[in-house]
Amino acid sequence: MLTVENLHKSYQVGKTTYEVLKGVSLSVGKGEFVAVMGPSGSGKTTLLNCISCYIPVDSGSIRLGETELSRLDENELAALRNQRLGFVFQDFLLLDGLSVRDNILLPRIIAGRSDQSMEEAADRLCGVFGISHIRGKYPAEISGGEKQRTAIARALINNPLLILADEPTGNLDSKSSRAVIDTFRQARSALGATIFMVTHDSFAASFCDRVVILRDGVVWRTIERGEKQRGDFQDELLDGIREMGKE
Ligand SMILES: Nc1ncnc2c1ncn2[C@@H]1O[C@H](COP(=O)(O)OP(=O)(O)OP(=O)(O)O)[C@@H](O)[C@H]1O
Repeated sequence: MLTVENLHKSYQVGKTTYEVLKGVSLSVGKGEFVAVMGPSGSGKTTLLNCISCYIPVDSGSIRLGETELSRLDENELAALRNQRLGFVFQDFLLLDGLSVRDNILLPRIIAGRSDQSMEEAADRLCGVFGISHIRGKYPAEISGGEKQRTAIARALINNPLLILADEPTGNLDSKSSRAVIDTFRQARSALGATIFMVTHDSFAASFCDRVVILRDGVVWRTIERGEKQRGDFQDELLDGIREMGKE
């Protein structure tokens, strides 16, 4: 599904070049829920932005299915972003002037795919995420949890290959964080969604199949959940992060 190989990315600030990603390799299989953790400045958002095609890479390969992203031109990248990727942001970014249903439909409208089946697809997602009764309401009239579910439904409306989430629980209390993670898990079990999430939150990460820990622009360690209980997996993640701090 997603394969990143030996990815390098640097930023030029004045005359100085800062190398941020120094050969990152990882993969995410179809239907997997994978988190990226790591200290501030380790390159997590940069990695996500490279995969999202928001910033060019210096070298290395990013493949989505059979498509090598570096070979795409601007139009093809825009189409890929609109149609094959779904995005969930920290503050969810719902448009206040649109109803819940129209917010969910927005990527399809942008992609010019406003066919007859679109309302049905939106209604089906509302059903999956328990927001059918608020379809006609506006963001100011719904709860925080309903906003989150609307944003995740919007990320899924184009039936994307991959959902990219940047700190989706970053601003939330633990109850709301849990609701976001439950919605992702539901998206995976009911719709087969593949999710790649950057997070600082070991609780959120402990629901994933695998956690990739970045340090100084490389993958320091990958920890698999396997058959572990969620709490044990979270302890292992916290131990790993502590151990990394000591090295
Ligand atoms: N546009 C940019 N120009 C120059 N340097 C940048 C730019 N964006 C990020 N950086 C630098 O690259 C490094 C990695 O940033 P990045 O945002 O990827 O880290 P992060 O792991 O997501 O951090 P955090 O957890 O704090 O969000 C940091 O040192 C940051 O200052």
